[in-house]
Amino acid sequence: MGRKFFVGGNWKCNGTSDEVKKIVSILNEAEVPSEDVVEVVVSPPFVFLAFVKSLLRSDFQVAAQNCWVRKGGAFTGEVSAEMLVNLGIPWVILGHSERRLLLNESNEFVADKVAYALSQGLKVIACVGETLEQRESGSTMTVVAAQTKAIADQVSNWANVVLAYEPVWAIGTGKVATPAQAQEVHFELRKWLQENVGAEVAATTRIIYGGSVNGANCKELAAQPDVDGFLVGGASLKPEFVDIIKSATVKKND
Ligand SMILES: O=C[C@H](O)COP(=O)(O)O
Repeated sequence: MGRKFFVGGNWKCNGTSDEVKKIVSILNEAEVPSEDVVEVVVSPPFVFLAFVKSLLRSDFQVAAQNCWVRKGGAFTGEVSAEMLVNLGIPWVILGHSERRLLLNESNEFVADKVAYALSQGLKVIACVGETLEQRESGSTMTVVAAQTKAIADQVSNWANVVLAYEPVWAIGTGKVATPAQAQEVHFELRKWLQENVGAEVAATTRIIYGGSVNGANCKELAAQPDVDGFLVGGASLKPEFVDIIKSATVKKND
């Protein structure tokens, strides 16, 4: 079974309502491959989620950038999975390295969130990735395998999970992983899934790449056999996001 190309736009903590309207109108007017070829999901900050959902073309979806680890209640500042479901938000990004590193989210905490969000019916973009120090010490696979294992320990149904490999050293730095570096980790991650979760999950789970993806480097990355799409930060706020969506056609003849 083919893995449909997936392009996520993580807007992070950016945007005013005017800027958000502008990005959405660029997306709404863009001519891009059909839904059969590419799944497009944009992730605005919480405050703009409902607004973006109401304006966005119907073949694109929205994602939250985080959600609370369990049922809502007395957790000031948090947003629960149930609330997202109630608003009709289908996706959530969990385990982004900015949250792992700046907010000390551990592998287990991220995995708890993934399991809870899935149990409530959300689809999850689960992020993994190593720091520069970890890469340079040769522990890239140990790190991403541990992050993935924490999730696999709690999740048996991977149908609603997209795994995002985002090397921390490539995020927002302009220092993109080479296509060979991305392919190597994606291949190893798929192998890890095959050996530890199962052949079916390994064959069908989309593993997308994130880290300084832009309109110029996306095609070569998309051409890698184990790269099933992208999670885009900075460039998702610019018109070149449309070119990144179009890179899905590289896979068309798979
Ligand atoms: O979630 C997206 C990643 O953090 C990539 O961000 P970036 O494209 O700005 O490097």
